[in-house]
Amino acid sequence: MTRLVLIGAGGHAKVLIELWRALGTLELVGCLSDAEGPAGVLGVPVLGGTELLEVLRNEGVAHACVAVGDNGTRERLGAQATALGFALPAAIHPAALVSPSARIGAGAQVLARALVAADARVEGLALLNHGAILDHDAVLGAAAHAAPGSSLAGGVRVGARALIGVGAQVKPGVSIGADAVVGVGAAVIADVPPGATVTGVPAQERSF
Ligand SMILES: CC(=O)SCCNC(=O)CCNC(=O)[C@H](O)C(C)(C)COP(=O)(O)OP(=O)(O)OC[C@H]1O[C@@H](n2cnc3c(N)ncnc32)[C@H](O)[C@@H]1OP(=O)(O)O
Repeated sequence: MTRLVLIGAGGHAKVLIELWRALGTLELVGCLSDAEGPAGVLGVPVLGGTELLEVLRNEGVAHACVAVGDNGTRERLGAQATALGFALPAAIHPAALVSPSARIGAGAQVLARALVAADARVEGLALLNHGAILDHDAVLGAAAHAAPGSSLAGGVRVGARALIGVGAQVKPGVSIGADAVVGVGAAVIADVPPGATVTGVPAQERSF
C-alpha cells in the first residue's frame, strides 16, 4: 500500500489520522513534529522532527499530509515537502459531500460533513473543516481555513491563508482578503480587506 507521512502531531493530526484510516487507501508510516510532545498519536508513532522528511523521502515514502491547523505553518511545511519531492494528496473524508464539478487542490483537506457545491474550488493546502459549507462557485484560497460549521455562500472568495472562524456566515459574492480573520459567529455582509480582523453581526473591522 502507498505510504504517507503525517507532518504534525497535535489535535489536527488526530483528525487526519482518523480520516486516512477511514479511507483505507494509504499506510501511515508516522508523524513528524518539531514540538515537544508524546511518542505517539492515536497509535501512530512520532518519528522525530521535520528534518526526517528528507530521510523518509530517500527511503521511498512518496506522500505527505500537513496536519497543522495554523495556516501559515501549513503553507510553509507543504512547500517544504513539495520541494523534497513528496506528493500531497487531497484528504477528503468519505462522509464529506463533494460535487462532481468541484475542484480540490493538492494537500487540501475536506473533513467529515463538509460540503463543496457545484463549481466551487478548494485550493491547495486549504482546510474545509467539519460541517463547513463552500457553496456553488465559491473559492477557498490556498492554505485558507473555513472552521467547523462556517458557511461560505455562493460565489464567496476567500484569500490565501485567511481564517473563517467557527460558525461564521458569509453573504453571497463577498470577498475576504488574504490573511484576514473572521471571528467566531460573525456575519460578514461586505468585503473584508487583506489582513483585517472582523467580528460580530454584522461583522465589523476591529483591531486586536
Ligand atoms: C477544530 C477547531 O477548533 S478550528 C478553530 C478555528 N478557530 C476559530 O474559529 C477562532 C477564530 N478566532 C476568534 O474568533 C478570535 O476570538 C478573534 C481572532 C476574533 C480574537 O482573538 P483574540 O485577539 O485572542 O481576542 P480576545 O479573546 O482577547 O478578545 C478581545 C476582544 O474581542 C472580543 N471578541 C473576541 N472574539 C470575538 C468574536 N468572535 N465576536 C465578537 N467579539 C469577539 C472579546 O469579547 C474581547 O472584547 P473586549 O475587548 O470588549 O473585552
